[in-house]
Amino acid sequence: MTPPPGAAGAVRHPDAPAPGELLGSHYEKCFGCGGGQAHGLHLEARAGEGVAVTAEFTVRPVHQGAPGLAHGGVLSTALDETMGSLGWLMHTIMVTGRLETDFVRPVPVGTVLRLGAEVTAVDGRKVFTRATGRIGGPDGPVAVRAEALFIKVNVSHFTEHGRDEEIEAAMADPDQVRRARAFEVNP
Ligand SMILES: CCCCCCCC(=O)SCCNC(=O)CCNC(=O)[C@H](O)C(C)(C)COP(=O)(O)OP(=O)(O)OC[C@H]1O[C@@H](n2cnc3c(N)ncnc32)[C@H](O)[C@@H]1OP(=O)(O)O
Repeated sequence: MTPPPGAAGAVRHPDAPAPGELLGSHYEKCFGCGGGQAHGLHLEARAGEGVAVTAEFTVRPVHQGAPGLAHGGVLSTALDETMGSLGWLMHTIMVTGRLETDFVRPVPVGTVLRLGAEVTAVDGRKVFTRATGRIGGPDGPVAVRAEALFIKVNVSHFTEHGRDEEIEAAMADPDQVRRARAFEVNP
C-alpha cells in the first residue's frame, strides 16, 4: 500500500470541522459509529490538525474474542472506521478497498482504545491512510496499527448496492440526504 511516486498530499476542506470538534455519526445504524446499534463500537471521532482524526473506542464484553480480550476483527473495524472518518475532513465519500492490520498487544475488555488516523497521500480516487490504537492513554503503547486504501465513491455506490429497505429509510431522512449530498464528488 505504498502510494505511487508523485501522489499528492491530502487537502483539508475549507469547511472541515475545527480541530477538536466531534465528527458525529455518518449513519445512525453504522456498526462502527452509530448510536442505533446496541452492540456496535459507538466510536467517537474528533477532527485533528490537517487531515487527521482522533477517536475513542471502549471495548465492551460483547466485543470479546478470547476470554476477556477484544476480538481482532472488532479492533480492525475500529481502525477502519477511524480511517473512514477522515473523509469528513476532505468532504469526500470513500469506502475501504484494502485494509491491513498489525496486532501488536492483546487488548483487554474495559480498555479505552485511543485511536489516531491520518491521510498519507492521495492519488486520483485512491486515498492512502494509516492508523494506530493505543492502550492506557493517548501516549500509551501501540496495541494495533493499520494501513488502508480508501476509494472515493459517489452516493450512488450506496443507493445502487444497499438493501432497498435501509436505502429508502435513509433517503426519507433529510439530514442523512443533506449530509451525503454535501460531500458528493465526481471521481
Ligand atoms: C460513508 C463512509 C463509510 C465508512 C465506513 C468504514 C469504511 C468501510 O468499512 S466501507 C465498507 C467496506 N468496503 C466496501 O464495501 C467496498 C467494496 N468494494 C467496492 O465497492 C469496489 O471494489 C470499489 C468501490 C472499492 C472500487 O471499485 P471501482 O469504483 O470499480 O474502482 P476500481 O477501478 O476497481 O478501482 C479504482 C482504483 O483503486 C484500485 N483498487 C481498488 N481496490 C483495490 C484493492 N483492494 N487493493 C489495491 N488497489 C485497489 C484499483 O486498482 C484502481 O486503481 P487504478 O485507478 O490505478 O487502476
